[in-house]
Amino acid sequence: MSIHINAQKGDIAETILLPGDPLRAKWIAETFLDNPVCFNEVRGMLGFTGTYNGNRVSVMGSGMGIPSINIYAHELITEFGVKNLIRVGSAGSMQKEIKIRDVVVAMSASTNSGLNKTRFLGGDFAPTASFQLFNKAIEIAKTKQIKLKAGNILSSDTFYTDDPEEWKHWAKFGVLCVEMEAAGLYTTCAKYNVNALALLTISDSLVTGEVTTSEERETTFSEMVKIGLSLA
Ligand SMILES: O=P(O)(O)O[C@H]1O[C@H](CO)[C@@H](O)[C@H]1O
Ligand SMILES: O=c1cc[nH]c(=O)[nH]1
Repeated sequence: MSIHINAQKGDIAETILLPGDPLRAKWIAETFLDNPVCFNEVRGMLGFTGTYNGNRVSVMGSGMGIPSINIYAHELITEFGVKNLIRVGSAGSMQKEIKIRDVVVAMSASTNSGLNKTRFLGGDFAPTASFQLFNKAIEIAKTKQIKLKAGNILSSDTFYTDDPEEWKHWAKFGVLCVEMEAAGLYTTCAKYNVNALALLTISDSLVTGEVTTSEERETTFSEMVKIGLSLA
């Protein structure tokens, strides 16, 4: 049992999927897992363990933003021995060729968060995906005939920015899309030498202004989830 997760040792699998939304975690468990068992209800951050294609796997909400995912990643790694942490999230496209419902795999995660500036005494740490999980995700996507876009993404500390044009600067440097957690997850996993990957489905486009509904964000995005679960 840890401060934010009231599970027992052994309740959580070595591989866990981390959507921001705990209701997406419930939907994933109920839709894709065999014999899912709920291991956490603290703060409503639902977590489940079951099997997918015979492999033991867990799924739990991570909350929104880097501080939230860092709390859960820290406890999952240090208290429950989790080795593969895979974010499955929504993101806003910054490039016209990245369309609504496309799946993006984050090779690296830039950030406007001050977290690593403080930690690395003003230096720039480069939060990077696990090469092993990244490669495996690419192979799985090929066999499932799912097209993946791969590259650098932005983990932002703000959803509602003061300057609505701010994203264009990141876009100019080839950043594919914006979400709010991957840079934190990649950094925490690097600290403990475990594997991290972020798979993202485009829920809206900053380029065209298109959006998906919150219901769609909770209960769709199956392609990304199937890739994530196949990594177990
Ligand atoms: O859909 P999730 O996984 O929550 O991800 C995105 O959605 C939230 C903002 O609406 C942030 O957490 C952002 O990273
Ligand atoms: O953080 C996020 C998530 C989805 N869409 C955005 O524009 N930002």
